[in-house]
Amino acid sequence: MTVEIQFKRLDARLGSEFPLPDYATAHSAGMDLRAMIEAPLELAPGDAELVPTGLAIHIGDPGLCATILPRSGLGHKHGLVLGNLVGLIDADYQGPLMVSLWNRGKKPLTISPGDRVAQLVFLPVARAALRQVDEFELSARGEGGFGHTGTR
Ligand SMILES: O=c1ccn([C@H]2C[C@H](O)[C@@H](COP(=O)(O)OP(=O)(O)OP(=O)(O)O)O2)c(=O)[nH]1
Ligand SMILES: [Mg+2]
Repeated sequence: MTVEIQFKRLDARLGSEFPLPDYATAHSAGMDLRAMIEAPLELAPGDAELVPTGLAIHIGDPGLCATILPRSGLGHKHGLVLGNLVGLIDADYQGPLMVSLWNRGKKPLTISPGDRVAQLVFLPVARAALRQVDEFELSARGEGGFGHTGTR
C-alpha cells in the first residue's frame, strides 16, 4: 500500500545537490536517508553521533509509524549501525528526523555529506487498550518461552 506523508525540507541541499529520499527499486520497503552534515564526520570505533537527515515528516495517522533501520551493507561490512538500534518515529512527531550513527566496528569510519546511511520504513501500528485479567485462557504454549521449543 502507498500512504501520503507530509514532509518539510529542512536542508536546501536536499532535492538539489542530493536527491530527496526515495525508493531505490520498485519494491524496496525502505527509502534511504542521507547524512545531511556540513562536513565529513569521522566516527571512531564505538562512537555514536546524532546526525540530521535534512527533513521532517509528520505521519499524522495513529495507525502508522516509521522505523529507521540500518542499511545491510553498511551494517554488515563496515559496522555502521544505529545508536538506538532501531529508530521509532511516532505519528505525532513533527521535529527534524535524526539518525543516531554508531560505529560498532573496529576501524574509524568517515561519513561524507549526503551519504545514504540508513533507511526509513513505514509500518502499520496497533495501539492497545490494556484490560487487566486474573487468568488467561490457556494457550498451547502457556508460559513456555526463551528456547522452550528447542533448536532443532
Ligand atoms: O532515530 C530516531 C528516533 C526517534 N526520533 C524522533 C521521532 C520520535 O517520534 C521521537 C521520540 O522518539 P522515542 O519515543 O523513541 O524517544 P524517547 O527517548 O522516548 O523520547 P520522547 O520522550 O520524546 O518520546 O524522536 C528520530 O528522529 N530519530
Ligand atoms: Mg518516547
